[in-house]
Amino acid sequence: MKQALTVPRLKTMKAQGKPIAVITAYDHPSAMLAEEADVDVILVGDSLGNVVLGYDTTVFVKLEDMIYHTRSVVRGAPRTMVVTDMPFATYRLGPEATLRNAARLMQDGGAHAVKLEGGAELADEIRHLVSAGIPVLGHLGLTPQSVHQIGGYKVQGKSSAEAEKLIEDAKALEQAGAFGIVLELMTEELATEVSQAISIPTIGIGAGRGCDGQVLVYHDLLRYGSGIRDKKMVKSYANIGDTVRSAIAEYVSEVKTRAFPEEKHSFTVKESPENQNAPVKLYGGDKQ
Ligand SMILES: Nc1nc(=O)c2c([nH]1)NC[C@@H]1CN(c3ccc(C(=O)N[C@@H](CCC(=O)O)C(=O)O)cc3)CN21
Ligand SMILES: CC(C)C(=O)C(=O)O
Ligand SMILES: [Mg+2]
Repeated sequence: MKQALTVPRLKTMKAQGKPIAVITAYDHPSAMLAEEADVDVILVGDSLGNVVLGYDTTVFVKLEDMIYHTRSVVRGAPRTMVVTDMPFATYRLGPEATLRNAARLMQDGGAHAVKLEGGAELADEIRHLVSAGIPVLGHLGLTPQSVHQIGGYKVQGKSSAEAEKLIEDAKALEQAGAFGIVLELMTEELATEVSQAISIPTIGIGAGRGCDGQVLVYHDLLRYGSGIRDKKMVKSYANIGDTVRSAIAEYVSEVKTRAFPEEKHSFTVKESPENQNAPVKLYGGDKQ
């Protein structure tokens, strides 16, 4: 049976040149399908604010939202490493308060690791989390929680000063004990340079071919409902949105024309006796 990937094993994958496949998931069915498809890591991203909760930015996402969604993901993918985003302003509060919030994601949510957006300025907090046994994934480049400061979702690290700072930040995150770093929306050149400058794996999104792994948002990859699907950095491997819309439209039309339900979907008093007292199977009956 498949075993969840461990943090030490992730680092080995980089050393061995084995690419790491990460996808986001936010609920039980998405996590289950991701695990069945053999992803290495599931990220419960705060992008759930955009693709599941309908907010404009991830700034609105609360710690309770992340806990609630992480619980359902962990139940759906019991044999996969699950990393949860610390949402806006639940870190940078000092090492103790940051640890308290990260611990809630693990104890109440069931996450195996947490992700924080930012660079060298987070070193003390990351060191404290790591010393408490919490694996930390970094996140550099476009950091969507700072969208109001950045002024939009733009490619990062284009100037040489920006690029140098990003490389220094990556080294600082590694020094502080992060087990990997997400590199979001930067030139392929810079992401490759960062990946070569550190020994922990980089997971790219819109960061080109030189990263040690890749991550995509579930709804973008599947073209499912709301997402940023038509962006250059996204590849959609299916068009689930169209499939769902036309299936629901067909259902509506069959209800209106009375084509559904048919006799075979309906019950009579002579219903088959073996079904009469069958025990009810409840999903997740004894699980958390
Ligand atoms: N559905 C979804 N997917 C994501 O990847 C995602 C979210 N939501 N929400 C939170 C952040 C925001 N992200 C974003 C949002 C926009 C771009 C974007 O506009 N990308 C353009 C490049 C822009 C440029 O050229 O400067 C692209 O074409 O890829 C990228 C990442 C990534 N995250
Ligand atoms: C895009 C990934 C890296 C993320 O942070 C998220 O889904 O929230
Ligand atoms: Mg995020």
